Amino acid sequence: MTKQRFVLLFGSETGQCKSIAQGVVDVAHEQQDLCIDLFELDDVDKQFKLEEEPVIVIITSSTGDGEPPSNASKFWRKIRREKNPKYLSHMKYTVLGLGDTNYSNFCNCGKVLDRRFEELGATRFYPSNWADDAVGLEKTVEPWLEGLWPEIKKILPSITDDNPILSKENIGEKLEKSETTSTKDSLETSMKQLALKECSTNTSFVQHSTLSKEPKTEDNLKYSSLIANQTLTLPPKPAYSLCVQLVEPKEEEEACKNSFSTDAYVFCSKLVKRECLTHEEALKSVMFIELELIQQFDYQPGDSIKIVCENDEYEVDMLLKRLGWTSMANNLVHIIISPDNTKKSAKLPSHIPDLCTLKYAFLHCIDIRSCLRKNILRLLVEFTSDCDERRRLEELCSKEGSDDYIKYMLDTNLSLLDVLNHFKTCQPDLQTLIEFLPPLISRFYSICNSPLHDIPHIYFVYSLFNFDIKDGRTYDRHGVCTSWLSNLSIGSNISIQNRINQNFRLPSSLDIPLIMIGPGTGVAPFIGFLQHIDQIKTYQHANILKYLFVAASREEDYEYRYVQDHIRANGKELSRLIYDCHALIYVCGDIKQMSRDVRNTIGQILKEHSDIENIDDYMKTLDTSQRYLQDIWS
Ligand SMILES: Cc1cc2nc3c(=O)[nH]c(=O)nc-3n(C[C@H](O)[C@H](O)[C@H](O)COP(=O)(O)O)c2cc1C
Repeated sequence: MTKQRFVLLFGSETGQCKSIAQGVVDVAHEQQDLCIDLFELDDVDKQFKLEEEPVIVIITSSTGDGEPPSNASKFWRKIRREKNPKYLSHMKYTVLGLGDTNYSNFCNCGKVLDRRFEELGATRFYPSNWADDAVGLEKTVEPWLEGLWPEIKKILPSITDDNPILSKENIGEKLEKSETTSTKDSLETSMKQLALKECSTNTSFVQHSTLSKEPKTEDNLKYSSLIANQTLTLPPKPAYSLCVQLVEPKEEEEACKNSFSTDAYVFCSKLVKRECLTHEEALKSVMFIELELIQQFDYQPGDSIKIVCENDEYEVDMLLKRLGWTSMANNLVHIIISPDNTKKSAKLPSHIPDLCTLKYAFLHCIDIRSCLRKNILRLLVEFTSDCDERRRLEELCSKEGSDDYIKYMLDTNLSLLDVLNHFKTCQPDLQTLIEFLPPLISRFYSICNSPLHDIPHIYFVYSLFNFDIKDGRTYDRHGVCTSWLSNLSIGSNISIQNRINQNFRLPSSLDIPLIMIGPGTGVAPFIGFLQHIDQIKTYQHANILKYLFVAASREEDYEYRYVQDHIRANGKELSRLIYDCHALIYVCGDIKQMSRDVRNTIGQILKEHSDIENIDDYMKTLDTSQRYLQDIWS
């Protein structure tokens, strides 16, 4: 028997594209009878060669200001440098871009790759598409994937022994057989261990019409009446590639457990000052942090730092307790690639050290806060004994339950522990959590000082958000990194990394007017800008900051509640600065609403006060000439 295969490439900064790509592999194997080789884009010329691949599907996000994610930059450079207009003429391709319309370069990486493939002679066999995080990725991702299967099957060549290029990867049948076996085996073992109650296991298209589905408003996560009687379309169960065990540490291991290999790009700093900048009654506390640099660390105004943070210890303890693993917290996590694994892309997780305890893995390495992806929910079904709970978990990960998933899980910021608290009979095993929960990633903060002003220190600010017990959340919490920073003792070491923000820099000439828009903590990089200019202009002194307009969104009677109000009120002068004096516009702050509103308002004032004919084109020119510069975050 022959099996059709293709290569799926992903570029991902924070894991969304990776998770979608892994989901695609699972669907391909289990529902579509196709074989996929999954690689990171930067595996080019190591794991795959573009010259040899007839069909490629790309899933990639954008980061920075429309730049490729870090595991796609080599691929990006390679493809941009290529001169031969027929280089990819043997290839059929399509691209799924992930992005966020709050950024002005929406899905730029996906769009540039899409265009470049076409320029190099490749044929798009299925329309590329762009998913928007601002409105929910799934709105685009799910229909796009559904449409992909029939189209790709039409064009895929079969792997046969007489097709040398294709048969070199002839792993189709083997892969299908052993992946299904390994998944089945590991799940069967876990199911036995857990002695689950008997429930229906027909999970692909399940109808549980006998379940009572009275809507209970107090727990919307668990009960739904709208899709209670529908047949569900479930994602396939992801295949496992790892074996994870807990072992008692030997004596010699005691000394070196939890040791991380030092990452060349991680620098050491010390927390020397923390101060609350807001008054006691403020709705949201804003904190100021000062770090002393222990190692040399080059930065410029406009850069951010990444803080390597930890999960909240109390939350980790509660989670281990809920899972019944408290007594094993100090045992070592032993991870190997499963002997049954046949996934070509299988790797040991780089975010978990070779020798660490269970507690360390949950405290430092694994993201236990972000919303559970549908592939994990799909696996949780297998570890849940109560029939109603199983059905609801199936609903939440099904195509039909997409709205509920967004409303009750994504929008409410439910964590793993929240879900386990709701679904009381769900008892996942360690292998599932280690293999499928995403890595805990460092958090970005804009640096708010200039190295010219204070070389051995870095300052930054953050808001402390409170996620209290409501909307399905089962315990009080703050953001992961902000609460960790807020509880850390003064004098503690903090690992940091630089996030160079090449697109958010002061111009070389300080004679150009600068318009800086930074609501809330968005003001941070501008303090660094002003300090920098101040140092440079020490001898000129005055006129560094010509105007300062302050908006106060929580003061009801105040005329200027939002930065847009000031932009509108000063529309004429701002238009003159932008249009006649070629001012640079810097916008920094929270992504929600602000960046789009500011951009629209600037468009409106230019329309009103200048003779620009096509404002959209003019705004695009501001982007391409790097005069509209953004540093925004979610
Ligand atoms: C620091 C940062 C910069 C981003 N820049 C852009 C951008 O320029 N254009 C865009 O469309 N999306 C941008 N995004 C949004 C991401 O592309 C989007 O959230 C995507 O779903 C992330 O996928 P990933 O987890 O696979 O990297 C940015 C996100 C972050 C955190």
